[in-house]
Amino acid sequence: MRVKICGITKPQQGQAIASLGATALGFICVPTSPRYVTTEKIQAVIREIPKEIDKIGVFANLSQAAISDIVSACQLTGVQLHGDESPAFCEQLRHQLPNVEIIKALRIRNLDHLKTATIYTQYVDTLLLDAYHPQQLGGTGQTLDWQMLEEFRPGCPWFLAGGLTPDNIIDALTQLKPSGIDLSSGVEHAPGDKDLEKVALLFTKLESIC
Ligand SMILES: O=C(O)c1ccccc1N[C@@H]1O[C@H](COP(=O)(O)O)[C@@H](O)[C@H]1O
Repeated sequence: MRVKICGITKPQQGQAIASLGATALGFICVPTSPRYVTTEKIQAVIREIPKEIDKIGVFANLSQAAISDIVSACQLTGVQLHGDESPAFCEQLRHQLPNVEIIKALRIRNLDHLKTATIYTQYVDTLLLDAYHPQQLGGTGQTLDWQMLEEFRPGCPWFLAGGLTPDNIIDALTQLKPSGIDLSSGVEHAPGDKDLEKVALLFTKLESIC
């Protein structure tokens, strides 16, 4: 299973988290976020991590040209679209960035909203389900209603996100079988400052259920 740790801002923490077992690191390219990182900071982290780790930029309602510039400057392997990007936007971006994983994040409000996820499956590589928050785009620490996701079979790989922690990860994965998990605030001291003990505990818990 893929394990993405998001909101990396420090090269040493990125390196340590990759060594602990993360398969992907996420970089918040949303200027209003407390976890926002500049292109230069992303480059500094990427210099310290192995090639095989997926490097995902998180964007919200940014233009395709601006996303492409950051992808190419940082050599990102994937983009996570966390705003209100339409299926058409995802399709166009996929054509523009054919070798880059396109992940569409959906902040799920209810079961009806969850059904709209399937509209995206033909235009993206991967879906990511996060909890809805009226004021914040992400990194809220709020969990989804996992029961609502029990029948979720989108026809493409998907990440479970939203309020995952070392304490609730076993419950989540007992109930659901996503292709990957994505954690941010559940493994940090403060926004953008990851807690390596919590990350290590996460991987110990994951080993116990594999
Ligand atoms: O983390 C942020 O600050 C952020 C800002 C804007 C868009 C997305 C953001 N983070 C994403 O939110 C989810 C869930 O985070 P959490 O585990 O609940 O803290 C995750 O996919 C992050 O990539």
